[in-house]
Amino acid sequence: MSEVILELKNVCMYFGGLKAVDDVSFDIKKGEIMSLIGPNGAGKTTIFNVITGVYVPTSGEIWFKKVLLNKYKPHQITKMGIARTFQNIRLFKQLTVLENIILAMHCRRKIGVIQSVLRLPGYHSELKKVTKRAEELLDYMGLLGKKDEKAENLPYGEQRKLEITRALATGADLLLLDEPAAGMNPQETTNLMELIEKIRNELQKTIFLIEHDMKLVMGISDRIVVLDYGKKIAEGLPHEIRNNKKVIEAYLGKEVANATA
Ligand SMILES: Nc1ncnc2c1ncn2[C@@H]1O[C@H](COP(=O)(O)OP(=O)(O)OP(=O)(O)O)[C@@H](O)[C@H]1O
Repeated sequence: MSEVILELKNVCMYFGGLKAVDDVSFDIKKGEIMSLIGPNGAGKTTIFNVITGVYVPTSGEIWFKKVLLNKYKPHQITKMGIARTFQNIRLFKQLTVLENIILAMHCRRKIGVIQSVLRLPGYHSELKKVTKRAEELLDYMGLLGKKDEKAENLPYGEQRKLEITRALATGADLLLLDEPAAGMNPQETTNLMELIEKIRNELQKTIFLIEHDMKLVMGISDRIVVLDYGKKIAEGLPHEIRNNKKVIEAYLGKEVANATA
């Protein structure tokens, strides 16, 4: 059994009286592809937000590589090795593809702000190194040919790919992908599935994703966690989740579940 990289213990996140996340516990093993699914408003994005430090959980604990994350700020959590993409693509649209990657690498750069502004010795050699690394990463992701294009001019599927490349560029071990297939056509979704598996298999990354596309979820997940109204209602292998009565009820309504039982 491989080691646990992320663990949520009895995590709650309340907004006033609304229990967006209610006593949720699960763990993710190193190298796993884990999916988080559930109806709209189930609390999926809120889980990502408490893991990445956007919100401090109301109660419970979040452990990453044996460090308690609860009180860390988002930029500190990125440095520790968790990177994320967003439901609505967040790129620097006016900057080039290459510049987007170089900026994402800044948290690992040895060069300080003063050195950058004053162009002190070390700046040029460091920039050269970072540019080379960014180009290698773009090549790996099949985007090198687009490096000088403005991010906003890329087709939608490639913008999503660029977001994932940016997450990788931070050097993270754990990638949180929020609806990576949203807005993609079936061919783009199939390509994305292959890419996510390649990143896990070849780069040994751990992937935690939120997704509504069941073909993607069932096709690539090692395990799946299901939320409904902030509570975890199921956790297991894809075939277990597909046949889980509570999950079918949450998605399709009790009547349909009873009719198909
Ligand atoms: N900052 C906030 N303040 C108040 N309520 C919030 C806040 N963020 C989320 N919520 C509420 O918490 C609940 C869970 O929202 P969340 O966005 O986590 O759901 P989700 O499962 O990601 O939904 P979707 O699939 O539609 O993206 C919703 O009722 C939402 O309105």
